[in-house]
Amino acid sequence: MSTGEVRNFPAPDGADMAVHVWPGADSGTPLLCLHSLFFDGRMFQPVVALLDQMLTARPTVYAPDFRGQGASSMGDLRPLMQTLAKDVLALLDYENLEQVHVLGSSMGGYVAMELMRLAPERMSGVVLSCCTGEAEADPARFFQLADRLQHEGAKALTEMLLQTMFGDSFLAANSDLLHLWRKRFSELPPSIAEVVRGVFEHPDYGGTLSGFTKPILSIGGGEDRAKSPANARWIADRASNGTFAVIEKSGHTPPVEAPNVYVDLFTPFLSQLGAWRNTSLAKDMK
Ligand SMILES: O=C(O)CC1=CCC(=O)O1
Repeated sequence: MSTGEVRNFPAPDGADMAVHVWPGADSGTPLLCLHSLFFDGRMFQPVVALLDQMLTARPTVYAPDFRGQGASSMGDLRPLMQTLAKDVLALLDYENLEQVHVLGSSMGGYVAMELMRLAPERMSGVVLSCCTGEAEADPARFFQLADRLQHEGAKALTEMLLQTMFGDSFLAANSDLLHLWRKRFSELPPSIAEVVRGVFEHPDYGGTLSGFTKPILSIGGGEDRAKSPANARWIADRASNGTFAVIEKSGHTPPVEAPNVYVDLFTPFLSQLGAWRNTSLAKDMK
């Protein structure tokens, strides 16, 4: 599976940022993929591989590493969701991307909701998975996790992180992909603690969702231990143009755990909006 080209761009404070880019032959609206906590842009590799199988040509895919994660530096600013959204806008400007379709997985979904407020005109369709639109009900629980990551290190907590981020089906399948992310989680630096704090300080997005007029598909995971399908439904209900779906056999991370079902859900949704306009969807992905 290709990790794409890694390109660099400057954040507004000068922090050095990385983005994985999979150039595509289709000149239509690019896909911007925003990753979850503990992951980086490479979490969308299985999605890109499937799009390559099912489309005669796909648009270019951009998957930035958020500040303090993957190959992006932390810079001088706290990694609050609004700051990460401004970093993403810097990427869009740097790469001359007028408008994008957005896929946001959990933390990536919070950044997408900040973008809805900051620059809705830069977004076309939005696909959110395993997010809540409400402020965190129990942020203290996550601040304790942040303290443990800072003081005990990610290696000691890796199995707990895997249990949170993945559902039973993916864990039981014991795939090479699970082992790859186990290794990457175990190597997370102590600074990941500050990213955890930034994620769980996210605000309530109810007003943002009702004011955003573009279509939103909000997906929940039937095996998600971190967020419930009811959280995903809340988003679709608040959105002025929202649709809700559940992937029963996925935990918190559908792009990694159930990429086939995830891609099958979002491609018809985005193709109605003119995505893949120079391509024909292959009839049969199997
Ligand atoms: O997955 C994320 O990006 C953030 C997250 C981890 C656990 C949770 O509840 O949200």
